[in-house]
Amino acid sequence: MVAVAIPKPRILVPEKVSVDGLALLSADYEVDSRPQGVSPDELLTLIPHVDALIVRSETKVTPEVLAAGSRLRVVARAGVGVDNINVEAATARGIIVVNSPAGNIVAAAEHTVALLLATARNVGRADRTTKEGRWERSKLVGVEVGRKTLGIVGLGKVGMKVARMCIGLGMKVIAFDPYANPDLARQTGVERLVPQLQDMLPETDFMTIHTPLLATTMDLIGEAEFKLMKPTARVLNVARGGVYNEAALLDALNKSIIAGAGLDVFTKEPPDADTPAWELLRHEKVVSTPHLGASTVEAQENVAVDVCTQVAAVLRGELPTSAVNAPLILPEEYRALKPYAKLIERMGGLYTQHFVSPSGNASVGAGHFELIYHGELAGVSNSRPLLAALVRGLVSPFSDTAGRHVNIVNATAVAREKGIIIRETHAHSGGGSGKESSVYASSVTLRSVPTEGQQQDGEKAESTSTGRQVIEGYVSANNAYISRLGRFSANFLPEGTLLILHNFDEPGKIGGVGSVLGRHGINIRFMQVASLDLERSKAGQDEITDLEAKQADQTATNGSDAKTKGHEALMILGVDGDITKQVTEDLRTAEGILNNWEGKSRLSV
Ligand SMILES: NC(=O)c1ccc[n+]([C@@H]2O[C@H](COP(=O)([O-])OP(=O)(O)OC[C@H]3O[C@@H](n4cnc5c(N)ncnc54)[C@H](O)[C@@H]3O)[C@@H](O)[C@H]2O)c1
Ligand SMILES: O=C(O)[C@H](O)COP(=O)(O)O
Repeated sequence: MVAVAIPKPRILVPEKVSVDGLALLSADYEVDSRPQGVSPDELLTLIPHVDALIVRSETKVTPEVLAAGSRLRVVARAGVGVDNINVEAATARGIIVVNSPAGNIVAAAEHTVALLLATARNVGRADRTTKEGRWERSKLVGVEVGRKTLGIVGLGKVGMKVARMCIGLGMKVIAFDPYANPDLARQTGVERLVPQLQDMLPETDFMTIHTPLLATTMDLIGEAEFKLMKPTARVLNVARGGVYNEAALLDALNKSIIAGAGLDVFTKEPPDADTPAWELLRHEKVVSTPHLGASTVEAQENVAVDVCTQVAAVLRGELPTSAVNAPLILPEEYRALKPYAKLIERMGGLYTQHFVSPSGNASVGAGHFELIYHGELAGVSNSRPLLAALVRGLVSPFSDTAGRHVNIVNATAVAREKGIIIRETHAHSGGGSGKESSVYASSVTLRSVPTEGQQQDGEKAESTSTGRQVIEGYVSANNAYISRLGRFSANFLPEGTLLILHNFDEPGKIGGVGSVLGRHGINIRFMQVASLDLERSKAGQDEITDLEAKQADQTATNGSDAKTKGHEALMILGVDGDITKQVTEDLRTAEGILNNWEGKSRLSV
């Protein structure tokens, strides 16, 4: 016997990320950690071979990098800001982007306070001059922060923490954040939320920014804003370079429009020579640090553990806890839906392979569908994982890569691109029409819905692959079962390779098929006969009844001596082995197999 080693998924870490997090991945994944960093060109050569990428703020994850990442399933930001990742391009490719929204809040807030006190008391210059052998006490007289006014722009997680710390230092805190919660601000001790940024500028002795860098926050503070500030004011930035216009800040310091600045972040890091940022780094009135806001042992452990746990979840096919580009779904909600997502994905795969001609046309998967949730499942409030599973199932059979990458992030975009329209129905009462599914607490019906043109032309709807078709299924003990396939009642696990043969339900057929498969060395794992469900049709239990009954009648009249031979049935076989063209040919000519099963018999689900 030959043992085949299955390669572990690969994870690239082109920055220094705490080993406490990476240790969570090393047993199950091949982790390529490069704490010294990689160049943009190196990144482009490494990315096609990895399944996950973990970065901090230095690696630029551009559309080009994402396009080269043909295996890439997740980009993790070991920190909060994702402005170095092109999230839109990742979303379009179904690549999940995760971050750690809370792991470094304390570190960033403490660093802000460190810069606040350092600017107030000239700590940077004092340290530098003493190291140079000078003792310049009179030149380094500072100001106190107690009883002074701190203006905070952006009262989010870091901003709120800074507010608490600075209130503790005896400061009066006012803030500007159009989206802040006024009650929470009041409870924290923030004296006032100002309606406009300009309102607080003349009042502040210190101003600190804690917004993300967005189109709306770029250059938020420029020449006009600095002119409204006190000449004694000092400004801080531990958020993102670019929120203060760097040229305007340099000018305001040079002309003593304001008194000083504490800066951790810059528009380009490290700044290019002879740019305003480069001059700010060297300025007498500036205390600067090289983007150290999150650089504490504790914060790095937090963010690394946070994102490595999420990377492992995504690579296992689960949802992460804080995806930047996926709709929020609670872990318990997701756990409950997982078996149904598997069922619906298989129903989609079965639909495409059984009902749609695999002749290779580009619109495979396209169509209008109704997905009906019965019983308890009808109460589902966040059905995105179920919709994503259906799209994945519908497109996967004839697409090696596109289908594999359909997930909760890009399902809507893929559906739009492929022409798939899904209507959901929450049918609170009862199960599906299949005998088995009605017994279970929850079941699902997938039904193709004729488009307008097809509805006007009933004949056409019957004869094309996009006519009304139905598949029903249910979950029992975490296993997905199909309880109805078109006009036939069934009860089978849609797993592995299936052969579905359309035959007459009469003695001898099983033996004939068994001997064909035996001759070709194909092992039969299970076999069952799915019988025609004419009862349901006669009872008129759903809208497809007439069409199905008509189809059944037609087969009975047209299909050679069908009336004398008995009812049609589906023979469903789970098989192991290579279903070659010769196998299908031999099965086609086996006696009693109806000739309209061609191309619908080999399924991989
Ligand atoms: N220097 C570092 O190492 C470091 C560390 C951690 C966080 N950060 C940065 O700090 C910033 C804040 O992080 P956070 O976790 O507090 O984010 P957050 O999302 O919790 O808070 C941001 C706040 O900004 C507000 N805001 C958005 N646009 C605004 C505008 N135009 N005017 C006023 N307020 C506006 C939002 O309403 C929100 O309350 C981010 O840019 C993050 O990347 C830097
Ligand atoms: O957004 C963040 O989390 C901070 O800017 C930290 O960035 P870093 O991981 O590069 O230190």
